[in-house]
Amino acid sequence: MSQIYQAYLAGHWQTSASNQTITIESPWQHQPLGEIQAVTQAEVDVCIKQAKQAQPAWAALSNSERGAYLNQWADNLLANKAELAETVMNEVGKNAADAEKEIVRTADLIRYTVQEALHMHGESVRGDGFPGGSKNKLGVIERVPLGVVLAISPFNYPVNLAAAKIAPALMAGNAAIFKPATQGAISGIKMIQALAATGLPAGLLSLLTGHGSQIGDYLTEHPDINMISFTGSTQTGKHLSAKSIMVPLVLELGGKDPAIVCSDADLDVTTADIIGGAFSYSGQRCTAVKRVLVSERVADDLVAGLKKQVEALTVGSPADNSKIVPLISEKAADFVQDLIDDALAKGATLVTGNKREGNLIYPTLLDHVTPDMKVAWIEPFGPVLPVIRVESVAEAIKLANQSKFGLQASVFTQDLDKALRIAGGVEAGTIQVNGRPERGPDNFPFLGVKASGMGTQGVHNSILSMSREKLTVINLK
Ligand SMILES: NC(=O)C1=CN([C@@H]2O[C@H](COP(=O)(O)OP(=O)(O)OC[C@H]3O[C@@H](n4cnc5c(N)ncnc54)[C@H](OP(=O)(O)O)[C@@H]3O)[C@@H](O)[C@H]2O)C=CC1
Ligand SMILES: O=C(O)[C@H](O)COP(=O)(O)O
Repeated sequence: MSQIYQAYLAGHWQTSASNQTITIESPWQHQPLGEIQAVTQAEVDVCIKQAKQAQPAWAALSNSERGAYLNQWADNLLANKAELAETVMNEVGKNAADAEKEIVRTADLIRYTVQEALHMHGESVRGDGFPGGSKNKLGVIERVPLGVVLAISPFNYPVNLAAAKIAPALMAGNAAIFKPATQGAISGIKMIQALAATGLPAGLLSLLTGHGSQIGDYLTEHPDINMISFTGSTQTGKHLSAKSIMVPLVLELGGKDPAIVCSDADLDVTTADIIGGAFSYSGQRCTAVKRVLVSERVADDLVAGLKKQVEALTVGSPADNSKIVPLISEKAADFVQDLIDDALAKGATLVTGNKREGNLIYPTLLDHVTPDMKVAWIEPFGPVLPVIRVESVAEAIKLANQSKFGLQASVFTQDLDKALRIAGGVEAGTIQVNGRPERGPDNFPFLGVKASGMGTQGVHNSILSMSREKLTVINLK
């Protein structure tokens, strides 16, 4: 019989009054891992009400007192590292080594968040800086919490991306409501067990499981939610921003990150970075390299090098640390296959790949991809890499910017002036010079522009986005 997991409702692990559960299947073991609760709207109401009540006392604690709970949480995660990593591996099919890295990175992120919050401080200002203003007006600017933060995370980093929202929310003095991705919810539950075990005040945090399509709108539109931090697809993000009214929103969404390869690039470095960037976790990363825009002058050499390395990628079971693992669902694999089929039908060259076993798609490299092909523009979230050959840097920039997305972009060249010129011309949250796109290190700002997001994450910016300035003016005699 599969294990039934309870939801964490206002400080208590509970079975939902809905009497409905959702079965979570492993995307690679193809067997049920357990059942999670489909919580009701009435339970959402109770949890948000309790969060609102618990928040002022939490905010009244000192930063160090709040930090002590979070540091204990990080310790608990590391103490349960093996079990948590195995859960992540089984539930979302991330390979064993990467699943373990996710847990360690999360503990590091939580500890860093505590340290960052301890070192952040307000400021003061005198009125005489403005014409006609008086020195006797002393403005004290403090950062105060927003209230109840709603954290919604995607499947691909079920522990890390959730903690990257919950930790800054709590350190900034907020209560938190956490809605994990359904595929990823068991990992989320185990992560919250580690947090609950710290003795966190009851009600301050709830973990609400259930399909986003059923409870998502209700959560988003709830009048007592004061801020929403969302990571997921552009489609869901847009929907959410249409539903939420006058609530601060941070959205980290999809991407179509280009790797722009100039004719003077170091092809060994470039090839290795593109392979790691495009294919780790089978391309199921928002920051994956999702297209290569390469100078025609070096395209043959680059493609030959990429082919060699793609064919050396291990394919199969996450438990064997395969680089290429089954995708999150059969539907996701159908989506990727459709992009490959469309490109091949329109004349792309299959360099290697295009083999499929159920939801396992072999790493696929396509050359001579042209702008009429879907794979030139659509985010696959899978292991397919299109190569588009360009005549000039100007053409590469133009193609990079024609995408609706703008998360990150990589530029490979040995000419730093040229790299900076290209970086200046590409519309993206981050440009990586001679490196693959990636979110970390987590103290860096992380943001997308255009359809890739709104607002900024990264530890410091997340704390800022989950708090606001409050000005007290002392009118001195
Ligand atoms: N820029 C970034 O930082 C990142 C972006 N992503 C992007 O996320 C996508 C993959 O993740 P995936 O999990 O499939 O994304 P989804 O958008 O499908 O889901 C993300 C979260 O939103 C929830 N959700 C669904 N419908 C609603 C709703 N109406 N209201 C509120 N919440 C809702 C989901 O719940 P449920 O699971 O129950 O449907 C899940 O928790 C890719 O596009 C990827 O690029 C991923 C990671 C990082
Ligand atoms: O979810 C994602 O894909 C990320 O936020 C990217 O993180 P990474 O660059 O560390 O894989």
